[in-house]
Amino acid sequence: MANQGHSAAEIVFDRATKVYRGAPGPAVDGLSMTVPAGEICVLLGPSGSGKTTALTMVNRLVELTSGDIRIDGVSVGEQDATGLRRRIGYVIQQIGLFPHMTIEENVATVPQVLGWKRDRVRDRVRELLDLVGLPPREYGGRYPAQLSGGQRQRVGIARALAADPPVMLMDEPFGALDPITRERIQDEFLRLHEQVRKTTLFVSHDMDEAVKMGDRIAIFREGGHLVQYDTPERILTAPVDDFVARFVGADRGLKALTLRRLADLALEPAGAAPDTAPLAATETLHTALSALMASSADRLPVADGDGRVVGTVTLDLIRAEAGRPSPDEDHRAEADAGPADGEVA
Ligand SMILES: Nc1ncnc2c1ncn2[C@@H]1O[C@H](COP(=O)(O)OP(=O)(O)OP(=O)(O)O)[C@@H](O)[C@H]1O
Repeated sequence: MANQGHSAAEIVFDRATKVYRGAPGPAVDGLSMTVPAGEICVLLGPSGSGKTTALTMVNRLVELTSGDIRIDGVSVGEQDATGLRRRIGYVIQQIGLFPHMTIEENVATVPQVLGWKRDRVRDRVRELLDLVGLPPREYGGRYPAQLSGGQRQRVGIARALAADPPVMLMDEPFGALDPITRERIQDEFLRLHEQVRKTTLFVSHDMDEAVKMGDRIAIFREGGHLVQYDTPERILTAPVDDFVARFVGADRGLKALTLRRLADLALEPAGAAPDTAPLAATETLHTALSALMASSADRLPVADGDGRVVGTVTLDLIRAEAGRPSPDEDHRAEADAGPADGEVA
């Protein structure tokens, strides 16, 4: 890999295909997409649609049948598989921590294998435990059995980041956690990602998680077909076909409101609303809708950062945004949805 150190790498899937031996058809069929360096791409789709296979072709736990995957321009097939895996962080649902090793020793595994000097390993491990919210003084000497599930998952993330890999692969990393812990660790991971900006492929079953975590979402359907690869906002507001629309769910209008801000709207003129406390233009349409309902008003003033009223938001404007729009024809993914039910397994 050309790029190591504090960096991220572009990942290019180039007609990547996997046919398992004896299988009637491909698990991943001609997957082409580019994940820009530093972004989080969520792979979403029903059970068996090839998400895990697509992910594990990147670190060669599964070998490609045809096509190619390149990390910063270098084909994974040209790289020694063991070395490749050491340079790619990998986090799975049931994180496999070594039970007889302390948390510090677990996180130190890959840097030690890579032959880092002792002081450097120790500093790195402490920095990472701090970063994932487990102060090393308190947690470093514990064993995995002495942590909660959420804490173990954070150790898994720290371990995957230990050698500063340019790429992170995460396969339903928070799937086994209760909803509250899950939400917290999602937030923590996003904060962490702001700091370390690794290119991250993230498998999920959950549309809400995908919208929250993804810079882009790749939606797969049975047979390992990529149906739509787009920003969360585009997936929610312009699903490419019925399959995506049904997968996204009936409340997609509401979800879309959490992505748009008042500043993005063509507001009605200032002065058209009652003289009440204004909403900040940085608020989401979802928040604005709640405020409108709470105040039983059909319009509220909107203010800029200096508190100056710049316009008026109305219920009709928000309603129009929530209802917008239907699938657009001018889209790069061609798809034929078939009778799939879009159920999330
Ligand atoms: N080792 C294997 N040998 C043969 N077939 C496999 C193997 N692994 C997966 N498959 C098949 O490949 C297809 C895609 O599986 P994959 O695990 O990639 O899907 P997925 O979208 O990650 O599913 P899930 O959400 O249920 O984990 C499925 O039909 C599956 O049965």
